[in-house]
Amino acid sequence: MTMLQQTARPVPAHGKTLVKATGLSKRYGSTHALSGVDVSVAAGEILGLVGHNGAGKSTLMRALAGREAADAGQIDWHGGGPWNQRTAERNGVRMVYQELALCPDLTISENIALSSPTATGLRWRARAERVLVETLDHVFPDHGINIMRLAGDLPMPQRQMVEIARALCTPNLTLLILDEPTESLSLDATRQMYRALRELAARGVGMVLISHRMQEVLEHTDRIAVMRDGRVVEIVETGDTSEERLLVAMGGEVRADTATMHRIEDADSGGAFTRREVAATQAFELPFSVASGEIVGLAGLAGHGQERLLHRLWSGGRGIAVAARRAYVPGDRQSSGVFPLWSVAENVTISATRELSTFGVISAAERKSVAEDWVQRLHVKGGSRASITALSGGNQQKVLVARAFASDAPLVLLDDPFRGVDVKTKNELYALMRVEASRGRSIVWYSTENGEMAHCDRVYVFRSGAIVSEITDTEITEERIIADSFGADPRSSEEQR
Ligand SMILES: Nc1ncnc2c1ncn2[C@@H]1O[C@H](COP(=O)(O)OP(=O)(O)OP(=O)(O)O)[C@@H](O)[C@H]1O
Repeated sequence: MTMLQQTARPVPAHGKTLVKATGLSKRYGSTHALSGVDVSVAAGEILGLVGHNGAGKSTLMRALAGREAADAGQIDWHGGGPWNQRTAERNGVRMVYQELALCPDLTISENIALSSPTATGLRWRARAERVLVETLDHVFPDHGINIMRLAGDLPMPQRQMVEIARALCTPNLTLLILDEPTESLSLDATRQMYRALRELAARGVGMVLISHRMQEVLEHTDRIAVMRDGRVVEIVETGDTSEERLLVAMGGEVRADTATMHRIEDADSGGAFTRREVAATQAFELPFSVASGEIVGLAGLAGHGQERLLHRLWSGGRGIAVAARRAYVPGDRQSSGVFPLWSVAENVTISATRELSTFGVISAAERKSVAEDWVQRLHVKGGSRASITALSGGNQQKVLVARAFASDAPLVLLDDPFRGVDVKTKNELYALMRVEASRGRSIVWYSTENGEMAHCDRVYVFRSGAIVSEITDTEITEERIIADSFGADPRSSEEQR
């Protein structure tokens, strides 16, 4: 019996309120992260929590998990008593973080030992490892994870699976809070995770699912709470709502169906540019290249060589011809990307130094004006003077995107860059990329969301470290990408390994 099967104890009875927040308010300086929030979660229910970047979702979850004290309001647990991190943990409340919380310099096994303080001694540690592996096998049967590997060496989807399995191992799990858990998971792993959540719900565990993926929220939750500017503006039964209705409640006019959104034709394009090859390599059986003005996608199952190609394009070297200047947006902003001690403005303009500097001196006014412009264009909530770490996760990611496009690099490399970015901003970013390409910029874009590839001019599909197909224009569909991703095993070459 895996830990997942033993954990869930129906306390209290299915459908009875597990936790209830009333009038929660929280301010950070002048930002009202939460304003009078009322919300509850019942045993055995999955509550969806949606809202644009900076709406207050993570703050609310941290309060529910006892990790953040609210300035006003209260949290009532069904068993009563004070509410803080210690009592929350003792009552089986557990969070799966949006930012992968594993220590990259330790093995998975060591991470597990660290997060199971009771697993002291070799026997207990071995038991904790066994339970984790059993849970991984149960939830993600084809996970392929070796727990003796360094966490930092695992691809993002595998790290996310470990993070989910680790939470599911919590012995007395009663409330599970998941902050965008599927952003880097494959379709299969996503389905497997939801199957496991349903098993937990059937055993009485209450869950809160934060996600920007409206279809998933509509498919897998029982009720949905919509947040906007620190308030819960609507709580509905999932069966009584729709994607359009949710997006309207979240605020702003948003296209409901991003997957089928066609490429945006840029009416006021930047004009003529000389078309030339910006990067190319013959390292694959099918040659790879990108020209000025092109958006080229890298698709296929995660971990099949797309990120390796991006890194090679970024670092240059043997076998790669690439433009001298390039900008890079990492998907893993925690370990590479954000300069945590710097402001938003400094983080945006660091790569724009070349354009902003006169004889090596950067004008503060110019820096501010460039940063302000990007903060407005991408709706970075928090402003340009804020410390970047004071921003919500999605807003930090927008800053990294802004940094790349604020530079004058002719080649922009995007490594699954829109993880955690809300639907509204994503649509604006697709348009921004099209405008940038129309001005001659080249973009190489790896995305784990196949639907996003419809915004590319050409797409290379990867499998087992090789490029197995190149598709263009109307051929770029999710069905075609999936078919090519699962096609016959390509011949491998030493170069690609
Ligand atoms: N530690 C902090 N210091 C200052 N401001 C903060 C801090 N944490 C959050 N905020 C601010 O509170 C607001 C709500 O942030 P929160 O992280 O809860 O949003 P979110 O809805 O989870 O966003 P996302 O979808 O991007 O994760 C944001 O404006 C954010 O900048």
